[in-house]
Amino acid sequence: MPPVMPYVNQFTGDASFYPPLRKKGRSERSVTLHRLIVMPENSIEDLLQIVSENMPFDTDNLATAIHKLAKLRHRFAAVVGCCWIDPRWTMLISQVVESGTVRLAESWVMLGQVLKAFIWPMRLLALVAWAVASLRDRRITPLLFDIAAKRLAMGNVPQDLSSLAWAVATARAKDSAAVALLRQVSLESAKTVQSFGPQDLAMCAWAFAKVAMRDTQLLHLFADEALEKYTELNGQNLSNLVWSLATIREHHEPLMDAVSRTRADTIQGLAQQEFSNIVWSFATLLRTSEMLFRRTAPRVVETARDLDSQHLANIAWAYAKISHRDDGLFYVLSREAMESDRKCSPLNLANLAWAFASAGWHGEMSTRRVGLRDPKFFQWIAESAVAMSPQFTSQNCSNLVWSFATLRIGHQDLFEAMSVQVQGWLISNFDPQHLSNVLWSYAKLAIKNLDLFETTADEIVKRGVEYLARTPQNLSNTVWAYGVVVSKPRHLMAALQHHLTAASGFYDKLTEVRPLGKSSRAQLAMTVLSLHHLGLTDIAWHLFDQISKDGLQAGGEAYSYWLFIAGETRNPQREIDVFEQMARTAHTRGLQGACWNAVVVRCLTLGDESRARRSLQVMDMEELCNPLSEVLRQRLGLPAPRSAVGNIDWRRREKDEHEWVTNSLGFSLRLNKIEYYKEVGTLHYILRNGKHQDVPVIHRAIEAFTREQELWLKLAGDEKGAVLDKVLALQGKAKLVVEVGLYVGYSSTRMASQMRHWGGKVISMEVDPYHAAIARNTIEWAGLTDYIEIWCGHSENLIPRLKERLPEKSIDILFFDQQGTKMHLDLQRIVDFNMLSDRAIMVGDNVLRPGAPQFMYWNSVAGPYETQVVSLREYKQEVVEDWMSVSFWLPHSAEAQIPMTIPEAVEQLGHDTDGIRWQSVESKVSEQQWESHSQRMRREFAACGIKPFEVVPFQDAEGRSQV
Ligand SMILES: C[S@@+](CC[C@H](N)C(=O)[O-])C[C@H]1O[C@@H](n2cnc3c(N)ncnc32)[C@H](O)[C@@H]1O
Repeated sequence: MPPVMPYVNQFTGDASFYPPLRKKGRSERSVTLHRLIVMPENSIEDLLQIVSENMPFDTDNLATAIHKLAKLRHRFAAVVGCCWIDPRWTMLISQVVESGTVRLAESWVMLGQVLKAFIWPMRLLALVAWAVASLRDRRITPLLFDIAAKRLAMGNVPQDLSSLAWAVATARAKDSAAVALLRQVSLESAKTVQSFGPQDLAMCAWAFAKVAMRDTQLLHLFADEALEKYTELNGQNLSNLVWSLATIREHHEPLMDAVSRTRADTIQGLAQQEFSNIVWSFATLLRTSEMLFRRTAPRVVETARDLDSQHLANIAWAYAKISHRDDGLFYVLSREAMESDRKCSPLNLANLAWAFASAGWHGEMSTRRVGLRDPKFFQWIAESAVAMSPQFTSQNCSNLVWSFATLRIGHQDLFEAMSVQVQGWLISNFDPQHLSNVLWSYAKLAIKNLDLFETTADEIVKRGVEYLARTPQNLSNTVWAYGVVVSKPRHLMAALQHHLTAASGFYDKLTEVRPLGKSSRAQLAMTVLSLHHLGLTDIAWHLFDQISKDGLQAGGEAYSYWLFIAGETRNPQREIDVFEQMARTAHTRGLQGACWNAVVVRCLTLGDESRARRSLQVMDMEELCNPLSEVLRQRLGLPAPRSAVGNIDWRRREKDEHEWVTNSLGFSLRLNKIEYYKEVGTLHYILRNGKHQDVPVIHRAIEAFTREQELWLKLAGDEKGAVLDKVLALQGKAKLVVEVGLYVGYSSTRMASQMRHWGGKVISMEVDPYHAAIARNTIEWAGLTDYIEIWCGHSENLIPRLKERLPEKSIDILFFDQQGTKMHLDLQRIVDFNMLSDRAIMVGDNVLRPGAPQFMYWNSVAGPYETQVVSLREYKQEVVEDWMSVSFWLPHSAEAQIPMTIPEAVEQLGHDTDGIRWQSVESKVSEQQWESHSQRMRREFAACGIKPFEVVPFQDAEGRSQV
């Protein structure tokens, strides 16, 4: 996204070599004519009139008239057509050629072309070249450029070089004459760069970048020279220089470093265009400079009123791109953009929307974006975009709708207007990337525009899936979108099937770079699930078989979806295949051991003893035998293994072991080099310290792990466990508990160990396949395999299974331990399926911190529940308050008849909650930040009417927590 054209002359806004009046040696008539030509009130028509009445001119007046025309044309571009089709302009140009050039001697004739030499001074040649270039008269620019290139070789000063480069840039030409001229400029500049002034350096660099002439050597020479003369550079020179680097994506660290240290008072003196171009350039080069962006922000705020939309959008884009989140600044930019006197182009709108949707994301290594959700601003963007939808390009449209989808802001008119445009582009300008982005966005917002999906399917089939799948991401986005809206056009499905099973298709491209990176894994995962949704389950397994044949680590998300599909289709062999693949590709021996145990447990449950034996053999060969595998081995009556039986291999990740890495954007990110070390460590403790089939001892082992290792585990231990016990007691003999969030199996075993006595059971949903594998170990070790069903997958996909497999009203206790901002959605579906028993109790964990605003609003303000909360402080987080909610379902109340509605303010709070949640996943959140977040949530909850009755736990005589 280029900034507006940099200017050379601060006052006139264009090239600064306007010819002064030269009197010496000129006739009286010429001087009078000069005055007539430059009169400020002249219009283009007046000037052409002067031309037709007074020609011929001397060379100075010719150049002056041409220059003046170019300037006027520049100023009145919107109202005046092309003056160069006017015969009077042609007269001027012919005279330039006649009086300015002489035919050269025969010896200069090359390749049959008659060459001419320009006999005017270089300064006038450059001037005319710029003017003609600015008027885009391509009849003469090649000739002038050609002549200029030859003249340069005969001698020049830096200003000639920069002026001619500027002329080429103004013509926006990259024909052979323009390229030859720039080559000559480059050659000459390299010889004399030391004599360049700051203005020439900046202008020349700018001009080369403007026509995308990638002369990196020259640009580096200019940048080196600029550093030498750094103190002489003004803001405009600096901004043009960094803009040039950014435009051709070239780094010059010393110069960027110097600019990044620009003092705050210097930034105060920069013109708007200058600081805007500087931040744009830094962002384009992904060069973070916290200091520069921090220092520039107040200047932006101060001058925002005078910034045009393009600069507002560029600045927002730049801050978002380098992840410098400054909510105050974004607020000002948005409010200024909304001012009615500004003209905002589709590109500006798209960039603004993109910036707000991306603000504060954690860079290329992250897939999460929190964004600044500002419904009022997005409403304005949507309305403006609808009004100018025919002017949108497919790229602007794709960025715009992507932003709305990412922030989950729907807007019916906008999406309808854009779908009309998309239908048009489908036929004319079918860009697979933009198209797949658009489809993704519609699906993300659940906009089932089936017409659009069907027309697109026709077009994809017509052009061939290969065309769409130039990058695997286009294909995965598209398949995902069709899967979500459940649109299955037959011819598209057949074409996909063919493409996905063909050699050199999607799989080969996706796995070209091995091991798979984060993005490839995500694409694979979304494709797998979508194929299943589309009824192409066989293809999802085909991809699994390829991964497994190649021994690739597909990533947790894809494994999770395969496990989900195995569960959906009641295909336990496939489930075991997936656990086995996880075992074979896990990065640590501890995790391998846990996954192999899971394989054996499942084989035994399903009666596949021979596979269980084979798996135990592999464990023996790999020296992974552990206390659980030995119990399983004995059950099978197998002899002792050849290798020694050890504990689950575990070591704690130390602080300096890449817990935090800094990515290319300078952001701290959490990178788990030792994957799942806490969970594997818990299992190590359970199997080492916990007695087989003794649940309290197993729980004590888990508690010992957190205490001894001083690590916090996200499970409902201690006081939270006491809340679960209390809820079980209150409910009476609950037959079924549904838990969302199994983790390592603490809460599920705590509940199931009580429920087994009256024949109750737990169904626990878990999206993370490794958590599920580890929990399989815990549950088997606790002897509770028959009382806890593990459903692998995301609750969003698993909840419909409850309806399919269980009678209505069968859930007695619902324990929500997943992402708080999704709890209300899961609840709504469970209620819609009529799955809650009349005396159901619902428990929600972490509803204050990070928080579950929508869920809390519904269960304690507007919905059919009676809710209390238990105020808690967790181990290792004593300072920070959290709540666990307990809600009694009131199926016969009036509220039970109304559909769930959540006010926008509560939705907004939910969005902010996710912000801190992702920050905690990907970066650091200090205890103090958590504390102020908790307090803020309390305040905001109260403001939304969420003021539940609070209970505080206590310790009984034996020191156990009670509620
Ligand atoms: C806080 S832990 C659960 C702790 C567990 N209930 C206990 O107290 O022992 C949350 C778990 O939920 C899983 N999870 C998060 N969102 C989920 C969802 N929507 N569906 C299924 N599992 C989810 C996570 O992978 C994680 O293992």
